[in-house]
Amino acid sequence: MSEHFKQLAAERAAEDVKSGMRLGIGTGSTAEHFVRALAVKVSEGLQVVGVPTSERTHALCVELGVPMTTLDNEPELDLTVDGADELDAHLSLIKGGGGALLREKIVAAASKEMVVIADSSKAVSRLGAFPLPIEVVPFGLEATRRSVLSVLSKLELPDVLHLREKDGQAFVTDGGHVILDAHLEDIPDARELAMELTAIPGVVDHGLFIDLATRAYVAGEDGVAEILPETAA
Ligand SMILES: O=C[C@H](O)[C@H](O)[C@H](O)COP(=O)(O)O
Repeated sequence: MSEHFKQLAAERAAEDVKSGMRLGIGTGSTAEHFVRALAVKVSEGLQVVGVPTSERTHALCVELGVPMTTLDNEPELDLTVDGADELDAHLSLIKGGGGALLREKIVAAASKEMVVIADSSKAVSRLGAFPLPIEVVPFGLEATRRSVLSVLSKLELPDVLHLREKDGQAFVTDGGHVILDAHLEDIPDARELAMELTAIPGVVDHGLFIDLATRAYVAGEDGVAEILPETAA
């Protein structure tokens, strides 16, 4: 059923796309529904260009005939549409479950608006149940891993950190990096954690997206809800 809800959220976001827009196009199963909905509109005459956030999305856009460009050609985008692994009431996100966080964050940061699309299972009161992806340079991995553990300890967070694997090997991102997944269970202060992780040499980026999403479409049994960020308490 969640696939149906993902599709509903994605199709709602596709209604916001107008001819002439320069888009950021997300990655993952929900974003795939958006690409498919967008491709239908393109076939009906919608004039857009999009920057894909992964090789996987690039291949899908080629397959479906969605016109693409690059951030070098279009460094200012109008709208990014992307999924999330978790989203809270402030529209802070955990992303990167599919390994695309770095390009996704760069593209989202280049966009005037970021619309998150998700099924209702992604909406949480507090981030952290989903393991936080931390993208790391392979060089000096063990030293960087220790630095991350030191930060987790300083912030009194669980020190459960796993190198993401695929087919028995370290998973490698489109950018040639590896991912440490931090099983934190609950993140009391996402902003503080984001700042601390970003400062660690060897950490390229992480899956905390803060102050980037401008609205969300979350679909569930009651239909599609439009969510705007709650002003911070
Ligand atoms: O790295 C992958 C992206 O951050 C995805 O947007 C995120 O993992 C959500 O994916 P899905 O829509 O498949 O749940």
